[in-house]
Amino acid sequence: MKLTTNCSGLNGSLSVPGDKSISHRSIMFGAVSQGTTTIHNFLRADDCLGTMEIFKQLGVPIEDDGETITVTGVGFAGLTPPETALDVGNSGTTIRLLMGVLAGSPHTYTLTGDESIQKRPMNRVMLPLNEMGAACSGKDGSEFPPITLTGNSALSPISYQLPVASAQVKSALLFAALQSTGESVIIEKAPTRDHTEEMIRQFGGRIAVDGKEIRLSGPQQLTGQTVIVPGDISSAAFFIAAALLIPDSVVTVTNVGLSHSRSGIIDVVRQMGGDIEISDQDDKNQSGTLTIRTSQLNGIEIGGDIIPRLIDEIPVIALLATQAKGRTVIRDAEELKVKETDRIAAVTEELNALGARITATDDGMIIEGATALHSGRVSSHGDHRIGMMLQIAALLVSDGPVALSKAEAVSVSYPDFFQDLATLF
Ligand SMILES: O=C(O)C1=C[C@@H](OP(=O)(O)O)[C@@H](O)[C@H](O)C1
Ligand SMILES: C=C(OP(=O)(O)O)C(=O)O
Repeated sequence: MKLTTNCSGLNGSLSVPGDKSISHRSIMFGAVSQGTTTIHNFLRADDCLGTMEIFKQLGVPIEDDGETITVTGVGFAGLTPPETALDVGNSGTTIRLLMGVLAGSPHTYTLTGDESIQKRPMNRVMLPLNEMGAACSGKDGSEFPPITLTGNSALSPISYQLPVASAQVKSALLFAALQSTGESVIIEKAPTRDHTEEMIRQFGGRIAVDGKEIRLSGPQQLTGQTVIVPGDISSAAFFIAAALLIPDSVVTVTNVGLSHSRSGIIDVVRQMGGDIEISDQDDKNQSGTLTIRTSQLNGIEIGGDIIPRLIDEIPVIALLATQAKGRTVIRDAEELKVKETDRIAAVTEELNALGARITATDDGMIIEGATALHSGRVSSHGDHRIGMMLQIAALLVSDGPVALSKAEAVSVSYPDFFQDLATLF
C-alpha cells in the first residue's frame, strides 16, 4: 500500500474506536455472569470480534444489533466445548484470558491462532493454571499453541508472584481464582492495566488490591451489567504522535480512556515537552478529551514502572524520539520481543530503513534525534501497531513515496485507521 506522505497542518476532532482490552473483557465477563450484559461502543475489530465468535461457540447467546451487543450470561459452569478448535486469530489477550476462563470447565478444549500466536509464549499462563489443577500443554510438549486444555471443576486457589509484568497473565489467574475454592494471592512484578480488577468489582465480585498484591476468594458468582467502553488510548496514540510532529497541527481526540494504568504516554509526551491538554474528564468512566498541538520535543529516559502503562505505545513513542532533540533511551521493555512480532527488532529495522538512527538493545532501544525521514519500502511485519506507526512516520517524508507491505494488519485493532486519519488532512 502507498502511504500518505508530506503532510502539513493536521486539524480537526475525532473519536477513536472502543478500548480493545475492555471490549474483550466485556464479552468474557458477560458470558460467565448470570443475567444480561449490554455493551456499548464495543470494538468491532478482528481481535474482539474473534473473542465474540469464540464465546458464541462456547454456547453463550450473543446478539449484535449493530449498535449494542447483548450477552446472555451462562455462568462459568454453562460453557460447553465446541467440536472444533477455538481460533483466537492474532489475539494474545484472547488466548491467555480464555485459558483462565476455561480452567474450571471439566472438558477438553483446543486453542489455536495465526502464525504469530503460534510463536508467543504460553508457559506464563499454563504453569500457574496447572498448579491450580488444570491440565494445559502446548504443541509437541512446547509452550506454543495449539494448546490443549482440560479444565478442572475443583480448582485450588494459588499464591503466586508473577515473573513478568503482564495484565494477561494476571487476568487469566483472576478468572481461574473466581472459580476456585479458597483465597488466591497474586503479586505483580509491576502494576499493569487493571481492567480485570475493575470489572470484577463492576460485575458484583469481591477483590482486594493493596499495591502490587491482589487477593480474591472463590468461588464467586458475577451478575451481568451495562458496559460503556471508552475510546482506546492505544489507538489515540497515533493521532497524538501525528499532531505533535506535523507542523501547525491542532488535533482533538474525544472520549479517550484515561485509566492511570494505561496513560503513561501522556506523562512521557509531557516530559518530552509535548503540548497535550486533558479536558471534559469523566472520573466515573475514566475518560476525557485530549487536545494535542505541534511541539518541539526533547529526548528522555523511559524505564521502570511506567513501562507497563505504555507498553503498546512504545513503537509510536520511538517514532516521537526520532524527531526529538537528543538521545532517548527506552529500557525494561523486553516484553516487546514477545508481542505480535518482536517490536524492538521491527521498530529498529523499519524506522532505520526510513533514515532513523535507532540501536536495538536487549530490553529496549537507544534513539538518536532528530533525524529527517526519507522515502522507502517498509513492512508492518503483520503487526497492527507497527503498520499504524509507519503511516504516521510517512506523513513526515517529503522526498518521495513510502510503500507499506502487510498494511491489512491494522484491522486487528483499528479497521478504519487510514480513513479516520484522512479526516484530519
Ligand atoms: O490485558 C490486556 O488486555 C493486554 C495486556 C498487554 O499484554 P501483556 O499482558 O502480555 O503485557 C498488552 O500488551 C495487550 O495489548 C493487551
Ligand atoms: C500486544 C497486543 O495485543 P495482544 O497481546 O492481545 O495480541 C497489542 O494490541 O499491542
